[in-house]
Amino acid sequence: MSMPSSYAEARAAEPGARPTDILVRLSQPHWDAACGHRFTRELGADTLSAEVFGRYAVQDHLFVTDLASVLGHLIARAPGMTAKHRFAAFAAMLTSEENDFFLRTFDQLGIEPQEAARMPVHEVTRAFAGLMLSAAERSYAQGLACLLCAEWCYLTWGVREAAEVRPRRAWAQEWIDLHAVPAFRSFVEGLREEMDRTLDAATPEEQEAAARAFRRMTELEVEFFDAAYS
Ligand SMILES: Cc1ncc(C[n+]2csc(CCO)c2C)c(N)n1
Repeated sequence: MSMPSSYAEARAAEPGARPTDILVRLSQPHWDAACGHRFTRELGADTLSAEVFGRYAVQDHLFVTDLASVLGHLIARAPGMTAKHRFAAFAAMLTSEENDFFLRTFDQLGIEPQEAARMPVHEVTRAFAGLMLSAAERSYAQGLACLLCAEWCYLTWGVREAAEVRPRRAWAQEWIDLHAVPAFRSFVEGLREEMDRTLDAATPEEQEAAARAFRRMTELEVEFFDAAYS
C-alpha cells in the first residue's frame, strides 16, 4: 500500500484498524525510528554512555515538567471523571516518583540538581513544549494525541528491552522497568481507548489535526534522542 497522506484516506483503506493504529501508520517512518532508536537499544544492552544518559536526563526532566503542565490542560478538558482521574493520577506520579528518579539519577551521575536546573533548554525540548502545550490549548483530541504518542512510544521500546538481559547500572534498569511495568501498560491502553473514542467522535478537521500532532511528536522523539549524542 502506498503511504496514505491523510487520516481520512488511511482510515478508509483500513476500516478494521483501530483509530490509534492509523495514527502510527501515518507517522512512519518516524514512529519506528523513535521506538527503535539506538539510544533505546544501547540502554537495554547496557552500552549507553553515562554522559549521553546524563545529557538526556537533564533535558527529559525539563520535558516531564512541561508534560505535567499538559496534563493540567487535559484534566480540564477531559469529558468525565474516569479520564480526569487517569490524567490526575498520572500527573501525581510524574511530579513525585518520576521526579525522584531524576534526582536519584542526577546523584548517581554526579550532576548537581542546581546545575541541572541551570542547564540551557535544548531547542528540541523547547519545540516539544511548544507543540504539546499549543496542541492541548487548541483541543482535547490534539493534546491527547501528543500525550499518547510520548507514552506509547516509550512503552513500545520499554517492553522490548525489558524482555532482554537486565542492564547492570541502576539508572538503566530503572528507566526500562518504569516503561514496561503492568501499570504503565494499562495506562497506555486506557489512553489508546480514550483516543480511539475521541477520534471516532471528532470532526474530519480535528482528526487530521490530531494525526499531524501525533506525527510531529514522533519526529521530535527521534530528534530528542539524537540531541543527547551531541
Ligand atoms: C522525550 C520524552 N518522550 C516521552 C517520554 C515518556 N514519558 C514521559 S513521562 C512518562 C511516565 C513514566 O516515565 C513517560 C513514559 C519521555 N520521558 N521523554
